Parts: sequence; structure tokens; C-alpha cells
Amino acid sequence: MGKIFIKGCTIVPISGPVIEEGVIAVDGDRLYYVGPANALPAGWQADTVIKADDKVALPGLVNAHTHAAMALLRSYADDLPLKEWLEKKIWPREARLTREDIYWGTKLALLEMIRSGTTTFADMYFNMDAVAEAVLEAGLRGCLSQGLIGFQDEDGGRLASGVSLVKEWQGAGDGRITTMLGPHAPYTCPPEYLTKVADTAAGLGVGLHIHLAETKGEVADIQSRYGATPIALANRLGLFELPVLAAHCVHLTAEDISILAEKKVGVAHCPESNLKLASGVAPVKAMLSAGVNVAIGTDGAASNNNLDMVGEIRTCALLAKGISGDPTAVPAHQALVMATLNGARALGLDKKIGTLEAGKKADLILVNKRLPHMMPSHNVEADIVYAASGNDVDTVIVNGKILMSGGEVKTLDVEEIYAEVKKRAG
Ligand SMILES: CSC[C@H]1O[C@@H](n2cnc3c(O)ncnc32)[C@H](O)[C@@H]1O
Ligand SMILES: [Zn+2]
Repeated sequence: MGKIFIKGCTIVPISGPVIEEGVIAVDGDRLYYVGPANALPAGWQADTVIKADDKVALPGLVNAHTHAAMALLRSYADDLPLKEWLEKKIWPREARLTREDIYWGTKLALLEMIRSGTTTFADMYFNMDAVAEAVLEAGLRGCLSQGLIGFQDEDGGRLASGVSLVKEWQGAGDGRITTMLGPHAPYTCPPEYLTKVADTAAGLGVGLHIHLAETKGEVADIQSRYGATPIALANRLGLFELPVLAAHCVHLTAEDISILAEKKVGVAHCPESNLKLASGVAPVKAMLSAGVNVAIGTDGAASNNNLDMVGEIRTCALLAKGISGDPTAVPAHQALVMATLNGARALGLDKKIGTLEAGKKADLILVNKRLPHMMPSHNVEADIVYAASGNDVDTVIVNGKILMSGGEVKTLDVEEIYAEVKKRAG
């Protein structure tokens, strides 16, 4: 780790105004200084100096909802609605995945995430100990949840695996790994099962990661079964007494939005997955106005079909404008806040990450601005949101460790990953 000195960059700290020709000093796993060059204490000596006058520094991006191992299923089933996609294609294929498939699928996803500037991700899947191993090696931060499908868990084995994940992995990798329990959705987890999972999570002191209100069909189904919307049902069952990360939240009533705000539920908005599965468009502008903490996620690579958060930020901003007819909806700065600080908050990590401020963990990215589509730069936040892509990310640092520099990922063997996923893709 040691000391890193990044000099001459444009800094988008998220917590304050953009700093031109700034410097960032990293000491061990923390940010020691972020600001103009003239205020860095004299005599501060670094082991590594990064000359970054053609780069923009941002907090690492937080992918607030994904299923990393589904990178193995990229383009396996496309152009279908969610129910048919899951029931006819994805679940039968997932039933044949081995622990090793999940490990290598996750490694592919981690490689893609590092390359496109994600430093933290929230994951829900099976065999999460394999995911945790991959995260330890790759060097990212992961908030990991064992996925729990109630009707596949009659003997409680899946929930027991979720409990083991929390007990064995919470805080591992110098705190890079955190955990939650992941009840899949109200249409796969009956109320008694949801309550049991919530009680278990409360006993362990962790939160819940769940899909809620993704399609019109789900809302109609839950309404007819339980006489409540998915959000109202989750609230009635007491889930929102815990920290909850709720993916999608597309089809909401005004009452649902009030509940999400009041209960401080973190919403992972997944615009590209929602568009591709034609699930609908989440009411992001209304949620933000009501004070809901809305973050951004890609969902899995089988429904997106990439894990590029820079592209997802752009889709989020454009879609909010297009659907509302209001070009001021989700302006560039707001979109960046959603992908960084709001993501950190939704994962319970905002004291540690999400902004570039002295004292926080050193999770940051440097984006190349010496590119035709990034010039002449009247507004660097707008350049990142409306013009950049994940390919423009040059350097990624997590917990003070350089994971990628000059576009080269240091912690993963790219050729080995490609060979393994090719072998396992069938
Ligand atoms: C129980 S592990 C996670 C489970 O979720 C499935 N999944 C992937 N994308 C979605 C989505 O958009 N909505 C609902 N469920 C989804 C995944 O295939 C796993 O089975
Ligand atoms: Zn999902």
C-alpha cells in the first residue's frame, strides 16, 4: 500500500465543488489530503507519484445491484420479458451452475467492473463464499448477499448458507467485504419466509437486499395474493425496520414512495435492465423529490448486458429527462451523486466511501480526459455523465491499493479468466 501522491488532476469530490489542478494524497488505506496543491503540508513524501494532469479523479463508482456471476450468462437469453426470461431460460441454466462456474463468472464480472471504474458492488447470488474469494483476490469492495428463493429453500439450507456467509465473511479483506441476507422477491418468498429471513438478519445485525416492484405483473400478483403492493407488504412484514437495499422499485404508488422515504430504504435503480426486459421506467424524479435515497445498479450481465456503470449513469440521466419531459431532471451532478454517495449510503458504507474527503477510505478512479469526446471541457461533470464511457477509466484504487493503472488490471489474470469462462459458458 504505502503512500500515493496524485498530482495535477481535476477533482470531482462529490462532497463539494470541482477542484482544478488538485492533488490527492493517499496514506495506507485512507485519503490523507484532497484539494489544491498549495495546501498539502510541506514535506509529505510519497512512495508512488501519479502524474494526472490529463485525468479526472472521482470517488470509485458503486454498483448498487448486480449478480456478478451472471457474466457467464451474458447473451444466453435476450429479448424476453422478466417472467419468461427467469422461468424458461435463466433458472433452468442456473440449476446447472457449479461453485467453480460461479467463481469464474464472478471473476469475469470483477474484471469488467474494475476496467469501467466500479470499486464497490452489491451482489446477490448463490455460492457466495466463492464470490467472496474472488472479491478478496480482485481487491474490490463487495456487499455480498446469499440469494434466497423461498420455494427452493424448504429445508432452510439456503438460509443457513446465508447465515454462514455473514458469520465467516463480514469484515473480511480489511473490511472490504460486508454482508446482507438476500430474499429474492415477494413473488418467490412467501410472507412467513420473508419474516423468518428478516428476524435472522436482525439477529445477525445485517440488512436485506431484495428485488421489489420490478414489473406490473409482480405488483398485480402481490396485490391479489396479499392485498398490498410489494412495498406496502414489505413494510407490513417489518422488513423496513432493518436497513434494506431494494432493487428496481419501478411500479410505485405515491404511498409506496412515502414509505421508501420514511423508512430510509436504499433503492437501486437499474435503468438498462428495466429497459431491456421492458419492465418499465422507475419514477426516479419523484423518488428523489420525496427524499428517497436512489442509487444506481446494472443488475446482472444477462439482462443488461454489461456492467459498465459509466454507461448506466448516462442512461439514468437521459431516461429521467425523457420520461418526465423535463430536461432539468437528474442533472449531471445528481447522477454522479447517485452512482457514488447514494450507493455508499444504500450499502451502509457512507462513513467510509462515496466521496473524496480526507479521512475516508482511498477508493477512487482516474478517468482520461485527453480524448476527443472529453474536450474542450466546459463542465467536467457533464463530460463524465454525457460523453464518457467505462473504457475511459485509466486508474482504479481501492483501500489505498492500485488495482488498475494505464488500463491494465494488476490483480487478475485476464487470459486465465477468458479461458475459464469460455470453457464454462455452455
Ligand atoms: C436468488 S439469487 C438472485 C436471483 O435473481 C435472479 N435475477 C437476475 N436478474 C433479476 C431481475 O431483474 N429480477 C429478478 N430476478 C433476477 C437471478 O437469475 C438469480 O436467480
Ligand atoms: Zn437483480
